[in-house]
Amino acid sequence: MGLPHGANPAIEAVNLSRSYQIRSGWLRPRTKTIDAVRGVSFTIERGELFGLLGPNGAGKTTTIKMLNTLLLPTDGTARVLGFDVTEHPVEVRRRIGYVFGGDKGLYDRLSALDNLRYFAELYGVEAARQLPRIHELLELVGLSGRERERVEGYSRGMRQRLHIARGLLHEPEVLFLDEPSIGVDPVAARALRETVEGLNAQGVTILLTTHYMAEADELCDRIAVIADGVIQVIGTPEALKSGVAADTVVEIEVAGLTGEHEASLRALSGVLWVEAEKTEAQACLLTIRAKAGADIYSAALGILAGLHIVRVSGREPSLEDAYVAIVGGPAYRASAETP
Ligand SMILES: Nc1ncnc2c1ncn2[C@@H]1O[C@H](COP(=O)(O)OP(=O)(O)OP(=O)(O)O)[C@@H](O)[C@H]1O
Repeated sequence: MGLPHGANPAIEAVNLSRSYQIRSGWLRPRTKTIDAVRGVSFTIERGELFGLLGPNGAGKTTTIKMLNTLLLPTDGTARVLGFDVTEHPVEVRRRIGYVFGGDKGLYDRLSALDNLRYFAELYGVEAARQLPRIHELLELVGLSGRERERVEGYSRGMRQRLHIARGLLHEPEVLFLDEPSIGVDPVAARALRETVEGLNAQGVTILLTTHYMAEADELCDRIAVIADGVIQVIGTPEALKSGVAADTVVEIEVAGLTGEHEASLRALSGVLWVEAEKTEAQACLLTIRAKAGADIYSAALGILAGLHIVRVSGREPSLEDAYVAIVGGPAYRASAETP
């Protein structure tokens, strides 16, 4: 029957795959197959906060939608709390919550309270339990006192918190959070992270996708990095970072940088990665990651001679450095546990 037993992990994906057929052209229509997820396997233990990271189009949302029964896998299997997602989708849905970032999924013309009442009804929350549960959740996500306002007047951060409350109405054991902090300001994002941590501390298993590496580093027990539909590495944030721990990372704030300077820096011996991020009208922050032992400081400053250098500093390699190395190519020296 596929019923769960005690030692079951929260989520188990085995060789999970999903293809999409897309049609293009009008006069001579053609069908093309996109292999969005190609044989993904991982296990998430109960109570874990697990991150799924990857570039746009990597297959994160497709993976989540197979696990939460919104999409059928084209191959492989997945179990959530011991229930097979294809054979027992109703059992799975009853036990999971799904929260996604962005503007969809709430009724703008209704108040937060009415939104939650509506969804509580839809999710089959017992009538007597609805209002107490709604007030508990408003408290949890910090919206108490604002619940009678229409959602159309809510900020993005407030909407995201309301989304989380909605996803928790039926007390799910597993929560899928697909880019919950997208477009949210830093203060609201911090409040969201605290809510997520609080939920996890209460025992909710969480699968989180995010493009914010600092968020993943702070929150996740383990992380899987997916690219091109395939898991590249799975491990703790520390294990992922250990793959780049020996690298040298230099940050240079500089004014007047051109594409030619960047190209020359990239061509330097030992340089693995260069990124320039605008900080002010004229200035930008250059980040250069190089192999251990490469004398990057003097070589880089030689290339930038004549420009106004505001600041030069070194820093520890971060999860973002590890992520870029994993997604960017084979140079990553993974000491992390690979799938
Ligand atoms: N309904 C669909 N029809 C056709 N192709 C799709 C569909 N949904 C996703 N894809 C394709 O599948 C691949 C994986 O998409 P998916 O949305 O899972 O990626 P993602 O990692 O969640 O990306 P993002 O970070 O941009 O949200 C992409 O190439 C995408 O274009």
